Amino acid sequence: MAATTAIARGLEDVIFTESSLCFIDGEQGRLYYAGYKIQDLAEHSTFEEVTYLLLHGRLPSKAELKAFSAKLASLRALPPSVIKQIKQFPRNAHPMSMLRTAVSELGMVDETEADVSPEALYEKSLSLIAKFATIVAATKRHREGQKILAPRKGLSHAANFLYMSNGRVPSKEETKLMDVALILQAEHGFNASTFTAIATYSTQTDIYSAIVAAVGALKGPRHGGANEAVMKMIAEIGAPENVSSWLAELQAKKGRVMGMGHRVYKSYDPRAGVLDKYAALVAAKHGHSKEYAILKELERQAGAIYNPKGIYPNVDFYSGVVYSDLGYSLEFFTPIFAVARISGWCAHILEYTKTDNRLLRPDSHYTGKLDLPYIPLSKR
Ligand SMILES: CC(=O)SCCNC(=O)CCNC(=O)[C@H](O)C(C)(C)COP(=O)(O)OP(=O)(O)OC[C@H]1O[C@@H](n2cnc3c(N)ncnc32)[C@H](O)[C@@H]1OP(=O)(O)O
Ligand SMILES: O=C([O-])CC(=O)C(=O)O
Repeated sequence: MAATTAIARGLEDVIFTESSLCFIDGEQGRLYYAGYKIQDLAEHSTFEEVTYLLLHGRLPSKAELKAFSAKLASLRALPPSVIKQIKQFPRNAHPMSMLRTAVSELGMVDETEADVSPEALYEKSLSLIAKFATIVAATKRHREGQKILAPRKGLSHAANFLYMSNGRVPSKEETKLMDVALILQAEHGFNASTFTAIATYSTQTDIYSAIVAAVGALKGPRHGGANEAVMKMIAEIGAPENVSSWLAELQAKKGRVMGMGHRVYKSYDPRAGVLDKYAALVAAKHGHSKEYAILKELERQAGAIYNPKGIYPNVDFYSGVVYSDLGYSLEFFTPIFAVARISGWCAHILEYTKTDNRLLRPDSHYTGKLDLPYIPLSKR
């Protein structure tokens, strides 16, 4: 491409398609799924209902939600080969790597893997959404040396995920907490992992391949992996009184505060506000939470430095405090994100197939040489 064409570094502000799934106002810190405010959905909805909203573009009736929830529940169980494979994973492998591999296996054992008809894609989407929670819970049990549990009848998606993860039926409060976390992370426009899924899917490959690619993209610490990095950062800081010296060191080495900053939000991420509220409740329940106290102090001091540059806490800043309370170690923070974001990935794939489904293929300015003489290997 000609060197005169402007480069959109990081593809910033590049609009490549239309979508009615998600509206983000990065200046005002507003987020909507299919027209509904994220705060309203977090307060009143469930993961099943939000998933229906994303896949269908509207909220379900009572009967539709019941049927949809039952359908998801019927798809939760994993094929035996996937369970067998999980049991053979090295216990210390990262659960995002386990998830990536298990999704690939799911595709391999699906005899209709390559069917990309709209009906098949919808069915495969529901199956993936249902099974992500089962896979992540199974990898948790495997890593902890515990028996892998089958899904239990009569539980919602969030409650069942907690049940399969921890081996006990969760309380109403715990289920609500998980529902909120899953709802907040279910969708966010063309973030790196969703874009990866669409770029992969645009080659007309199968949906499993696109989702494997998305899992890989979500794993990175600049994206979904930031929630795990936040917990490591908290451990490094150690105590609220160390925040100031830690920040000074970070600035000296031009480091980044994990869980802060966002490509789209140049103000407070509304999801961080909701999670802060729940993290505060969790901290209060335990009488005291050093982790939460460190985050609050970090938000205050880092805010004074970075807020003027448009860098504020994002969705990953407070989520770890909530996940820890629900019984998950830090390696599972990003997998929980994936259990939520699978709905957004599938919704975007389904939506993109309704467009002209054009192959995604950006370009670059060529800065190399041309017409170099080829010197045979023996003469180099
Ligand atoms: C679910 C999610 O994916 S939410 C994001 C999760 N990721 C994180 O929390 C990791 C920390 N944050 C970051 O790395 C960034 O804010 C990103 C990658 C998320 C988005 O940043 P971008 O829009 O691509 O901005 P970019 O990386 O170009 O940074 C712009 C400037 O802000 C600074 N900056 C951005 N984020 C931070 C941060 N968290 N701490 C300190 N400085 C930061 C950069 O150092 C850079 O400074 P410079 O211009 O002096 O070099
Ligand atoms: O939108 C983005 O760039 C990152 C993301 O996935 C989110 O914030 O949920």
